[in-house]
Amino acid sequence: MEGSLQAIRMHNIHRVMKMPKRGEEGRWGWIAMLWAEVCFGVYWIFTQSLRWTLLYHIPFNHRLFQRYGENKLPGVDIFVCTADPMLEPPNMVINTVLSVMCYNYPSNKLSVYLSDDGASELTFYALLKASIFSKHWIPFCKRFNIEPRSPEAYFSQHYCTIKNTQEWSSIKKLYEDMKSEIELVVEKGKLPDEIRDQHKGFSEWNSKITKKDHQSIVQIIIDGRDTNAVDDDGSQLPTLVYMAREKRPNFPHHFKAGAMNALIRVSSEISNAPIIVNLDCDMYSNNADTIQEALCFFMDQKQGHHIAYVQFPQNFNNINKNDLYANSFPIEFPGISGQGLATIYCGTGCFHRRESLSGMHFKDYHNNTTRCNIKPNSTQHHEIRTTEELIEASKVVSSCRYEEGSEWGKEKGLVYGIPVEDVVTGLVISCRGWKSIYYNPKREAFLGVAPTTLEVSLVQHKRWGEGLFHIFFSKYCPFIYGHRKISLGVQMGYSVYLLRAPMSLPTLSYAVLPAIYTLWGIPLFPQVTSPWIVPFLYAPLATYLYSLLEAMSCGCTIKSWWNLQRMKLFRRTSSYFFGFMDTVKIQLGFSETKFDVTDKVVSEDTMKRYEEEVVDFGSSSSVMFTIIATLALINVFGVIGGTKKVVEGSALVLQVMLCVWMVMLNKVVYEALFVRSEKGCLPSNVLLKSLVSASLACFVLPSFLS
Ligand SMILES: O=c1ccn([C@@H]2O[C@H](COP(=O)(O)OP(=O)(O)O[C@H]3O[C@H](CO)[C@@H](O)[C@H](O)[C@H]3O)[C@@H](O)[C@H]2O)c(=O)[nH]1
Ligand SMILES: [Mn+2]
Repeated sequence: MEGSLQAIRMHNIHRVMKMPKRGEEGRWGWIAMLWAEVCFGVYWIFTQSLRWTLLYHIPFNHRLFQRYGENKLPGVDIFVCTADPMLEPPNMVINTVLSVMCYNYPSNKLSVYLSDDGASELTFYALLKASIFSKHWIPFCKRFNIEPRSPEAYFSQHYCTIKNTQEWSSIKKLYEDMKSEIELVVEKGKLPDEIRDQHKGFSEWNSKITKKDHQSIVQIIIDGRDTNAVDDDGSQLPTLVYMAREKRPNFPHHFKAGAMNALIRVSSEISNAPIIVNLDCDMYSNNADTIQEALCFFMDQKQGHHIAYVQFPQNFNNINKNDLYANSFPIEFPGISGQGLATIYCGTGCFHRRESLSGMHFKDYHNNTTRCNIKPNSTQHHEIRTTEELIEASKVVSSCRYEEGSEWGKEKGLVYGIPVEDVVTGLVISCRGWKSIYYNPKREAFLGVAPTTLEVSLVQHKRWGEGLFHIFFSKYCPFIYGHRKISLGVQMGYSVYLLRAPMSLPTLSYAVLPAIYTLWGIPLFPQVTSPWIVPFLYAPLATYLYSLLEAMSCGCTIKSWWNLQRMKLFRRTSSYFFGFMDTVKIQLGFSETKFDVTDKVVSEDTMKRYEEEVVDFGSSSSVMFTIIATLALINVFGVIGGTKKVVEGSALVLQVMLCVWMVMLNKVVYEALFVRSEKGCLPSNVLLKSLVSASLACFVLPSFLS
């Protein structure tokens, strides 16, 4: 660390000392490089906060039942969010729902809520089907203690693992029949009338309902209190609720944050469990004991009462061997948790204490309750109401008007107005005096779907980059809002994420200027013979070597480290750059916050490329790709022009080396532009646009400036 600090300092001293004077060639380039290096230096110092203390936890979940017995365990409400039946197929959604209905936890204490922002009768239909299938599936899972308990995942991973092959085949057939019935209906896009007559719930849908304009729909599909709601073995089923909160064109709905807040209120009417679990619709449970593990933190006698949430990592079940799009991020979360038990809330795979999620400050909670205080059930008012009454009450609290003039989205529930509602909400909860835990168990607790094309991945990172920077700009900036509430280490740790978008600017200067100045013949770095070369070599080498070792210590392959370096470049120069521009536009009032839902459907063609680890540009002419391709071409020009100049004896060696590094990272771009021709390549209009822009930047611009 000392060495790196020293290198950063030497960098900057050299830049200032050797800066071309006013009127001399290359002064602006030097100023831009100095500015970029100062940014990198400060950012690097921030990233160190994530590496000071790494914190790991081990719960002893078998002791939980011993100590508390079943009766004293708290109720758990599980929220699953979905938004669009086309991007998030109902079959995937119900697999997640089914997996969480099967936890090794008393069913009468478990309630599962599906929020459907797509307000789709197809999703509702699928959920009805799932409720019927669950009567066979839950006892099957528990009897044979199988994992994972998402039927799709289970059947695709296993060939009959149990002794009773007949039982196995019959449950598999039941699942497959259900799946194909659902797929058939989804394909048609419309429900046949005979199905519609089967359940009164369908009467909520008429021809006027659209995704963005409809009344609140709440259906209690299984009421856990109903003594007839039992599975094949006669055991009680968990409660299962479908909710599509009211949406009207002139009311903002606040995307996922709005859905979550409606879920908090609806569930408080129906089951009001003290613990809430929050899942994206693609994140199925991969471990039936996860609830017990998470409860160990909340029910710990010393610290438990202080814990607001327990975050599990976001793992994926479709990462290819070398993690082509760098979707897994194993290193940094334990780091931020080490800085005073504050961890980042990622919006999925997270267990919350109801009070903290609803807005209570820790000190108010602490003053009102005794230690380790999770009551088995909170209020019992739901027990005396009929199912119909619960539904009516739920519709009221999930209506648009309910939030008007209220504190929801500000002081209560998830925070509105920022597309990464999760991170900002976690930050606010920490600032209210709560602690939080990051827990990464050996067997992954949840598995979701990671993007399988470059475009989807870049769009997702654009939303994150924009949302995170938006937090920095808002009143929730950790250094201001968190002043004296969270430690400096946590503030810095958050900033590493929040500042990704503006860090795109120094990265862009480093990706463009050296190549252009090479063509121009102006050195931006010291000569190879000068002693000043040492810090300029040390800083990148140390950084890359360190990150390589870090990745390898987490079990990554060298190739996946290389993929990560490439993705970092792509994200910073495209996603984060656009995220930055959009934040600025939003701040100036030219644009509104939006949430592009990540597509979770993969075509066969795409899947093949993904498995072969071929970068998929999806023949898309997105502007992001034009930027990526332009940078790639500028650096090729830099290498060609620069090598000639170096041979002629000019002092551009380091600069040309930088261009070579860029060219190596961009290999896949050249292939997609010039070699490949299938659907995953880059189309000719991207080639044309990027050729024109790169030539302008390299050959026309310099002659203008000189
Ligand atoms: O209006 C909306 C938009 C999205 N969602 C749901 O939000 C979840 C996350 O959306 P997705 O498109 O999968 O985004 P990701 O980028 O994969 O999500 C990550 O980042 C989001 C914030 O940007 C968090 O909300 C997520 O929990 C986190 O997994 C999904 O279940 C959606 O169905 C809604 O319920 N309503
Ligand atoms: Mn997702």
